[in-house]
Amino acid sequence: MLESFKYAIEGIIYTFKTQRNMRIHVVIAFLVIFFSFFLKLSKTEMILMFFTISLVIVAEMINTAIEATIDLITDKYHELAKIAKNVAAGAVLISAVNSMVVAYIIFYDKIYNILSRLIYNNK
Ligand SMILES: Nc1ncnc2c1ncn2[C@@H]1O[C@H](COP(=O)(O)OP(=O)(O)OP(=O)(O)O)[C@@H](O)[C@H]1O
Repeated sequence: MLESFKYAIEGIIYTFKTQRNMRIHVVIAFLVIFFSFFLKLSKTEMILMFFTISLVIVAEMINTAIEATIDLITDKYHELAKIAKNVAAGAVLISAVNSMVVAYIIFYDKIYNILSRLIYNNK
């Protein structure tokens, strides 16, 4: 069990080291988690936030695994290789768009209220 845990961690580190998008996802995820502590999220909002972050990261890792598999199979142009990579990239795109929609729904009102109060208090 420890061995498979070690290999899984290796996979996460590999994706982080080699994929610029993964590094962007992780940085944004940490920023969102950090700021969410100040925004008093409900339990449901917290769950949705962690679920959304996980979805993006998992999609990016599956995309990386598919890219590596295709590159292992062929270094020549192949229509199926193109389809596989494009579909995997499409999955990442959908998860990223979903994360923006969820972030908008959860955070917009809270940030708007804080900014309104700041502006009102400074008047
Ligand atoms: N062997 C191939 N045959 C046909 N088209 C390919 C092949 N390899 C890549 N492509 C096309 O080029 C695109 C980019 O492929 P690549 O492997 O560079 O992925 P990438 O999205 O740039 O990877 P990364 O996420 O690491 O930046 C693919 O989405 C696909 O359309």
